[in-house]
Amino acid sequence: MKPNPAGSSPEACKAVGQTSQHKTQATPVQAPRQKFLVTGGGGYLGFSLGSSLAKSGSSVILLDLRRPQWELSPGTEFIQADVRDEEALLRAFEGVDCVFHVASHGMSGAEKLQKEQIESVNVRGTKLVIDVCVRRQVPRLVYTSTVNVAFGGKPIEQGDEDSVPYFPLEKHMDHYSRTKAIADQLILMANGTPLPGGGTLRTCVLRPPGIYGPEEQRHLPRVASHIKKRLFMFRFGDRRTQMNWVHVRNLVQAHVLAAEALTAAKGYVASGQAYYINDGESVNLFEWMAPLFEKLGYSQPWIQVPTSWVYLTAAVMEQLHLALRPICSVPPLLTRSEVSGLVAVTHTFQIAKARAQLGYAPDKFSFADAVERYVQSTSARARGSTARTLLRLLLRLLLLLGLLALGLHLLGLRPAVV
Ligand SMILES: NC(=O)c1ccc[n+]([C@@H]2O[C@H](COP(=O)([O-])OP(=O)(O)OC[C@H]3O[C@@H](n4cnc5c(N)ncnc54)[C@H](O)[C@@H]3O)[C@@H](O)[C@H]2O)c1
Repeated sequence: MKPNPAGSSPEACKAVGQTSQHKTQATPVQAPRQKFLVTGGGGYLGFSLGSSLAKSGSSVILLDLRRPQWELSPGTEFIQADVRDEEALLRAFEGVDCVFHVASHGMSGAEKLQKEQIESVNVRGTKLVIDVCVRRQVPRLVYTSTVNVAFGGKPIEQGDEDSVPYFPLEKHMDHYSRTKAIADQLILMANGTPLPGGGTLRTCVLRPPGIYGPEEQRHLPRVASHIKKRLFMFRFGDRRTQMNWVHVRNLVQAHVLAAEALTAAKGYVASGQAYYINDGESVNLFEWMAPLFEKLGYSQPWIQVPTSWVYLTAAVMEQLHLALRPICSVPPLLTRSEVSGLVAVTHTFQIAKARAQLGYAPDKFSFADAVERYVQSTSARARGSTARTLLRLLLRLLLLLGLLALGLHLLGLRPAVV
């Protein structure tokens, strides 16, 4: 088990701390301890969010198919369950004040091509989460969506929640984006559903771009391994192409604020609303990734190739992956939607609405710091494995010498040195 990566984030805790302080000022009687449930709480964002909430004194359930790889913070409980398992959700949602629905499937790499699994987790799972929130009288539900609900490969510059519509569902290049867009709409449509026994379900959605931060597991290790295999010698796309990123601590801050903005104390301002959330900066992917090449000791991609070539190669790799899947796993280097989504087309979004309505104020972080942490942890692992290899060699040598000495002893011979 690794120590908790981002849950101890001073920024994330600050966001929680600030808001609870505000609550104390508004109500002199101490508010009852809140109970939160985070689906996908074993993953990077879910775990960071849960840990941050627990540090502010709330009780937190992390619900996920897989165990988190980090140590649980005091105040958090882990439930191993599937968001498609009705019985498990009914048990877990009992007495919960707010659900953060973070779990999802099919975001990147080979996962992106598992259509049925993506559909059932992202759509059926979301429907069930909404349904169980209602049946268990959970009054608040915050959904972690994605910018992909609006971005489908056509340029978007400084888009906002009102001017950029959902990308047509049938035109999405990948099933992940399509199913996230369906889930995003289902969540917003559920806003205002009456709860049995009184009260109303309030919902909102947050739409982040790519997430980065210390110990991020999805993008950084994958790109680093491609760089080490020298698969990133080529650069493509226009140098002016821009996109946003969000540091995990800023995204945690936004989730905490969104949950608060679904309460009466905040006038239910986020009720039925969508928010784009990012660091408030637009960057070119290859320039942004420069510290990764630098710290890994590799030169920047210098051979410029047409995007159409890369797109075609991605299409061939996807087909190869699908054709060979019954025999062996050949993960595609990049999928077509990653080619256009990540690199080739500008897609940037404003965060003015989140700033104004939620009080979201992103802190400044650098990708280079996340890379530094990654390089340190991988070189520590590499040092550990070199030490283990040496130890194994030494033990084998000692065993061999022992056997030799025993053989000589049995033959009645004595080594000359003894
Ligand atoms: N990582 C990014 O760059 C990015 C970008 C935009 C949006 N998002 C959204 O943010 C959220 C969190 O992303 P992350 O980077 O932390 O991903 P992650 O893969 O680390 O976490 C997702 C978690 O969901 C869990 N999960 C999947 N299927 C499940 C099921 N059936 N039941 C219960 N748990 C299940 C997984 O086990 C995993 O732990 C997702 O909703 C994703 O769509 C992520």
